[in-house]
Amino acid sequence: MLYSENQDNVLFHVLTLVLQELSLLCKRDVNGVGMLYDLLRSRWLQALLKIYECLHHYLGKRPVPITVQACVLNHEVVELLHEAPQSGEIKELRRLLRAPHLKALLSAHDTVAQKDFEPTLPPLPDNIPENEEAMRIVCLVKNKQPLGATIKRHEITGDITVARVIHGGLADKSGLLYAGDKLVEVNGVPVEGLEPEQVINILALSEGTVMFKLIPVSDRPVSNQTTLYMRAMADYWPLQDPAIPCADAGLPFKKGEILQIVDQNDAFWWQARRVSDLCACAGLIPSNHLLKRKQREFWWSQPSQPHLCLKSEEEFGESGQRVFIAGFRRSMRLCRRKSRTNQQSCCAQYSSSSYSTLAAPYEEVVRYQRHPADRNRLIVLVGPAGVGVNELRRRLITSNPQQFQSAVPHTTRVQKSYEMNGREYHYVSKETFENMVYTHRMLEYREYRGYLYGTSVDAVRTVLDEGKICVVDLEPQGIQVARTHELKPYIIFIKPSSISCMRQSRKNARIITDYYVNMKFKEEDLQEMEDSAKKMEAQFGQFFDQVIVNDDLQEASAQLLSAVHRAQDEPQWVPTTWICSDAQP
Ligand SMILES: Nc1ncnc2c1ncn2[C@@H]1O[C@H](COP(=O)(O)OP(=O)(O)OP(=O)(O)O)[C@@H](O)[C@H]1O
Repeated sequence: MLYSENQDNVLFHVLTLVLQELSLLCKRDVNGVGMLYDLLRSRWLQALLKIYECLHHYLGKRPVPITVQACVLNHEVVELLHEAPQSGEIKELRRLLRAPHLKALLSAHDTVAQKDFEPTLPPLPDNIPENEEAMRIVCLVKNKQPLGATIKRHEITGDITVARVIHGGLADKSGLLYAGDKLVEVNGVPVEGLEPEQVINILALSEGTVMFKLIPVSDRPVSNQTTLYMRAMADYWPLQDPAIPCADAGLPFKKGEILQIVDQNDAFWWQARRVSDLCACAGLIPSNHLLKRKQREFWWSQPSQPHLCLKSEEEFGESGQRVFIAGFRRSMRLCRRKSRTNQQSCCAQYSSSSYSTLAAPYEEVVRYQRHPADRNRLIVLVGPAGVGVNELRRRLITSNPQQFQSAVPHTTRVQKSYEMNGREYHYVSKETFENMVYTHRMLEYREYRGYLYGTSVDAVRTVLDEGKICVVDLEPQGIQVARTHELKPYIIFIKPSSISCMRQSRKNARIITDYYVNMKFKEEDLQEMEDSAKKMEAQFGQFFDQVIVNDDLQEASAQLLSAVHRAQDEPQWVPTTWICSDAQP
């Protein structure tokens, strides 16, 4: 036999003999022998044969250890060295071979070498009929984890097929099951006529090895998916969704969470992971289209949503301070109580409605790191009235007025004698103000006592152009107006602590309003703050980049400072449209 596992260089040996024979024939000058002799002697043929011999040598060899008893071998070597002449080198070698770390390493090697990591698979059934060549037998070893595949019944043929294979799951990793494969048997049980739930039951009861007999799908789907990242703009609970094909395979998520979308092949059900848990197996989530439809259905099934009446204000200036901080936030609680009796309008007017939130269940995002030469990101503080937004903003700005500044608001009211145009407010005519509103140059605005007040994009831009960090506070409805490619706002939600904590921390705090000064926080104020915070989180939580609980003022101020720096200096998820060079605001 020419080719045998334990006969090395056999081919070479034979070739040498042939060449010897030919050389004799050459001398006798037989026709064509010279050419054959040259061919067999050529270097390229010799090289090819050498490669062949090498490959053949390793054919069928598995990368197993040379010995499974390295410890014994080591011991024997040490003993032999003991008998050898005791030169310095021999002594050193003996010391090395007896060192505990080497012994531990060899012991670990032996343990691994003796283990059989191949699962023991059951023998193939020997009664497979001849007409079943197209079938495939797939054995998967389950280690308590789910199989990572869903099945469905074909509406017309009634066949049970693999509906989808979940990315990162057992079936996916095996590379043996594909969407569209038709199941014939599961663990020897024919699935014909069974409901998908019955098949799932068979699978659920099986432990260890699961054997599928299946007819492979003829056109295996080619995966040309690119990985996308989406911010969830709504909550989703698969266990409460009767429409999900397999609730256990669903991925629950909360608004604001960033999801890695790994499969969008299905128009209705995508596969995704949370970026906070990328090692996990993917789960099913409703596609953009499907979630939008669900949101609409939910929206219309709800009783009409009351419009959030937030606050009105009067001018606000802290001229007594060394650092002048412009802004017009002022507590609404007492204003509102008074306004109810006076029938004053206190509804804010905004250019975007909250319904537009519902229009986008997901927002595509990318990781963005501000370049040091770029303008700073706008910092937006949001929170219920009285929670301490002003206090925290004031503390931040006074801590470093060279770095932090607020935007000077615009107003149509008359300038007071002690005020300076461009310091407390920009004083403009009603026509100019309205023109700014119509041309979308106001982040937010409102009317109070017949005058208009608002924060303009221009005022923010002025601060940013000076290389400073602009810090504004907005009503939550203003967030979407501020979310532009140009301003790239970082939204920080200031959240009240629990009512019991606030009873303590707000003991000496005072509500600042136009009607009463030095008003202490009452129980109903704290309750109102908590309710308002809950509503804000429920409606706008998806936009919050950071949440700071304002319990201890010092601590909250420190958290705000580090959040503001993080926003400027560390990578953050932002909408893809902010980064595209041709993006529109
Ligand atoms: N963590 C805190 N502990 C104690 N007092 C606080 C804390 N945060 C804020 N305060 C105090 O609560 C009062 C209201 O705070 P602030 O005016 O900043 O609220 P606001 O959120 O801006 O609300 P508004 O818009 O109603 O003015 C102030 O007297 C402030 O000093």
